[in-house]
Amino acid sequence: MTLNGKFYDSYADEASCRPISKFKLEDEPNDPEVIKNLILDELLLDGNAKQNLATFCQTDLEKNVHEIMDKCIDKNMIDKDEYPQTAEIENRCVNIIADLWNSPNPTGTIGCSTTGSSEAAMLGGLALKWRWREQRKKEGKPTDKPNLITGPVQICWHKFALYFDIELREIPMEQDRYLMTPEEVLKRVDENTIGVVPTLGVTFTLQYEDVKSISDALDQYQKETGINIPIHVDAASGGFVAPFIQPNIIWDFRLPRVKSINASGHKYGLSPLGVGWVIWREKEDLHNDLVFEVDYLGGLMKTFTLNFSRSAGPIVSQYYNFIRHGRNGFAKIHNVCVGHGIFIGEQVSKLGIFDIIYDGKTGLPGVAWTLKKDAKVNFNLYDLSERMKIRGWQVASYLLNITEKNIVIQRVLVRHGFSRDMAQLFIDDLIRSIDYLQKHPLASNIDHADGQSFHH
Ligand SMILES: Cc1ncc(COP(=O)(O)O)c(C=O)c1O
Ligand SMILES: NCCCC(=O)O
Repeated sequence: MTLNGKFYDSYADEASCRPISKFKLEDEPNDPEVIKNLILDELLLDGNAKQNLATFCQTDLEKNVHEIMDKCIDKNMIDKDEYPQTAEIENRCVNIIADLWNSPNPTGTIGCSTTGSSEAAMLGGLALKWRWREQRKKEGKPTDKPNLITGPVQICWHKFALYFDIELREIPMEQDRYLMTPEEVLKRVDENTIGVVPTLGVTFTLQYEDVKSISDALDQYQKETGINIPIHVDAASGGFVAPFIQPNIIWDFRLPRVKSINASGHKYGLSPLGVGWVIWREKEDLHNDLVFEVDYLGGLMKTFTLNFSRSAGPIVSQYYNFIRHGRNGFAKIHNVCVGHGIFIGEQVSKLGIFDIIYDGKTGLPGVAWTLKKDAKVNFNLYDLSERMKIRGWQVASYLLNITEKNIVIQRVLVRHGFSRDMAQLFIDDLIRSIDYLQKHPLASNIDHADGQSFHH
């Protein structure tokens, strides 16, 4: 709105006195300040990211990261000739991560940044497929039935299998076993298995699958059958937790059978959304066919990602975090988060109506629980999640697909930017919500079909 020909107020402007376009581009422009305010107002309807206890992703970014992201907003990380220093920084991150994961040749191996772990996982999976197919061709054997063995995996592996024509042999959860085990793997491997994918930080229960036991079992299998099956570790979350606070867990390139690993920088790598990493044990573990050379960016450049253009900001932020925190900084941050997760688990357990599925001590910082079978309550975990939103808490409740009997569990992830005070406030609100739901029984309970649960 103008007054005496000068702009004077966003909310008196005509653009804020009518709906803004939602389905087509209007003919005339609008005042940028007004539109910015209207859009930011609309975003107030989103949850508060810091109270999003369902996400694995980093939601507390310090001001220096904001400054780096802003300064890199115009840099396309794929333009390695135009921005050689950014390319160098990405390479340094690959070296740092390869060393962190104990590659035998951290400065000589190969890896790259990706949009996240989904892309990184698929690149790892493709390398497994190419390696298997080349070996089968050398042996003069058919290559039409590749399969992949996983435990209860994140949706990206189902996408990978569908997109790239791989039979996914996912080991289902059972009453007394939620994770992949060597025995269950050996039931499913054969000469067409391109690889086995243990997860370090299972999406559903936050636990680590036992990579070393699976590797040992595949070593024995190879001795008995001559079939050499590699491992790709999906360390989307655990890849930036275990090295710092659980060094005795052997899950990475210390196991020769582990040929590639993915992790999300934007989860426990403490970096802003939009960065994942995939690292191969050695350069030879990524088939040359999968590496493309492009020269239309001003110079010959290698690329082997699914995505091309991407902001350099998250990559540079990742490097900043590595240098700013160091191993001891990451360890301090994640150990504190583990402590908050264990505290929440202990307080939840004291309420007497929950069974703790994961207590926060051996996997990711967080906790997961289910309602006791004999809990005398008139709500379910979906109702509880819904009630907690009144105070801004986003707590994931979802179905665990367990053979013969599904159960609903609730999960809290603890990430940098959370405190013991916040943990206590969460518990206080959990108790308030339980009391409220007990006093005010719902006419009907929410269920999985209502779409109130979290789908990731
Ligand atoms: C085990 C696991 N793998 C892969 C992914 C996908 O990661 P991103 O969201 O970075 O693509 C996730 C996300 O939760 C995950 O937990
Ligand atoms: N892999 C990430 C799923 C979504 C999230 O944690 O926010």
